[in-house]
Amino acid sequence: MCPGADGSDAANGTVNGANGHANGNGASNGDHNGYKAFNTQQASRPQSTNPYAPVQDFLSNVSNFKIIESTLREGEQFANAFFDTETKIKIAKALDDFGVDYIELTSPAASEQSRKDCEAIAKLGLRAKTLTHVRCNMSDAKLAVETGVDGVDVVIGTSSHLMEHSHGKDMTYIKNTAIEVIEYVKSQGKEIRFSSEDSFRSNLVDLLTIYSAVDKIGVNRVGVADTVGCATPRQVYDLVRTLRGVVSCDIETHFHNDTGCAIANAYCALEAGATHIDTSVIGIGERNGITPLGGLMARMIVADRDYVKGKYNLSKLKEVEDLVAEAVEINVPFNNPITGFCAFTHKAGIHAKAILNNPSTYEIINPMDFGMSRYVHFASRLTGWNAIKSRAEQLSLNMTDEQIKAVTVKIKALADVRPLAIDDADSIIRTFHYNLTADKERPLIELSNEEKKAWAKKEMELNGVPEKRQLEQTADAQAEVPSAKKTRTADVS
Ligand SMILES: CC(=O)SCCNC(=O)CCNC(=O)[C@H](O)C(C)(C)COP(=O)(O)OP(=O)(O)OC[C@H]1O[C@@H](n2cnc3c(N)ncnc32)[C@H](O)[C@@H]1OP(=O)(O)O
Ligand SMILES: O=C(O)CCC(=O)C(=O)O
Ligand SMILES: [Zn+2]
Repeated sequence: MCPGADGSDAANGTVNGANGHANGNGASNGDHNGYKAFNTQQASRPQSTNPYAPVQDFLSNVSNFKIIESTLREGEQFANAFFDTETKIKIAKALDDFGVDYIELTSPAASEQSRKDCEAIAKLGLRAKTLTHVRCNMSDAKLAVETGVDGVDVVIGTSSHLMEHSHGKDMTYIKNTAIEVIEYVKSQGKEIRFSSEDSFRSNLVDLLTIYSAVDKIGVNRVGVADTVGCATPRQVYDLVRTLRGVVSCDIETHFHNDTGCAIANAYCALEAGATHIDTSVIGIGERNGITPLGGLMARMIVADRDYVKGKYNLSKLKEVEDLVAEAVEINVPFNNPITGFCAFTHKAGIHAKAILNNPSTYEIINPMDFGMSRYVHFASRLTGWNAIKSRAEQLSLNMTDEQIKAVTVKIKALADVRPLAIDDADSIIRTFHYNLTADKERPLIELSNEEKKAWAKKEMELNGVPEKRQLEQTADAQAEVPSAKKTRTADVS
């Protein structure tokens, strides 16, 4: 069995087997096994001054932001997405459990089922407010209000690209229609947001004029949208900061990830005074999507851990990501912040040694905050004796430092030939330890049959066998040992 899979090794210390997996019960307290390994050092994780704390600026909302979760709107625009009603309800409830502030739903104008789904989710009585997202015209606005949602997000393109090639309306039409729609939605007792699609390719004077006009008539929020993902953090900062000086209402922001800036842009928007960030789970949306919920949490917890931990149920992140990933038939990417399978895996010996001494050396996020575990990899040629020593301790094998260094050499030698599974490295450690004991006749009672076989094979490989046979064996072993990817998948149990 993979170390850690039965919890024994995890209880023993470093999780040397399972990769950054959620602990299964969502626990996020200091007793989590995967973290106990380091409990002596845990106390020394710097708690006092946070060099990554937000720049002190009276405009900044880095420590006071709200999430408009758009998996059920923007996310439905993801190429692979089809959400039936039951799935939408499951996702809405999971997002509510996580603690998002708003849940945005596809327009009721999109289809009859979309309209019914808005009604169904509006009736769930969630703690989060429900919104639906419609075009800037009266018929969409009326449909939206009739669904019973708490608020309506109205959008219309203001860039020359969209004014010319999408809806064909000019700024005068946009302003007049926006005012009519906003006044109607407000009169129905609903929250209303007005957003300019493609804000970063729009004329600044046009933008400030329309935002100022809707602010004057009491819109709840204005929205800034980087619809094509062209904006840089600096451009975001400049636009939002300028807008902050023009309107008194809240400012929502929406960032596409075409150029990889969606999380950074969201952070800069908050620094500049934005109040709300649009997210979707794993970032799904039109093209390659928008600011991901988990990625935003990663960014924000580094800035203000108390705010993020106090407000959001972070141990539910993996659950909601798995739910959405399954619904849209994708894998959570390996490099996903927080929940990617190797997000808390430490492999190189230099890293492993320092992590074992104090996790804050190479971790800016505490996996425990999200109910996750860290993993110190020791079955590779990049390992070092400190990682092997930790592993030997987990296996309850006493060896001197010199002996540990010697067995490390053996592990590295085999890892030079082919990828090692955890069981391979364990067998080398156990065999080495066994060979140190005085009574060589003692049966290998502590080894399972599988381990004995692996041990015999390793012995042959390490102690030299005729060249041809060795080559054959290596080929056999490679065929048997699962790929690194397979090993990891199997380990996450
Ligand atoms: C950047 C974004 O993600 S915005 C949100 C995108 N979401 C959606 O598109 C929701 C799903 N959409 C749909 O189901 C359909 O597009 C509908 C029901 C909204 C409209 O369908 P259709 O009437 O068949 O029009 P179609 O989709 O071909 O074209 C869009 C129409 O909306 C108009 N339009 C586009 N954007 C806007 C806007 N923001 N405000 C008002 N009208 C708009 C266009 O002028 C066009 O109208 P036209 O047919 O009179 O020229
Ligand atoms: O309504 C908004 O603010 C954003 C709409 C949208 O999805 C976009 O512009 O990419
Ligand atoms: Zn979008």
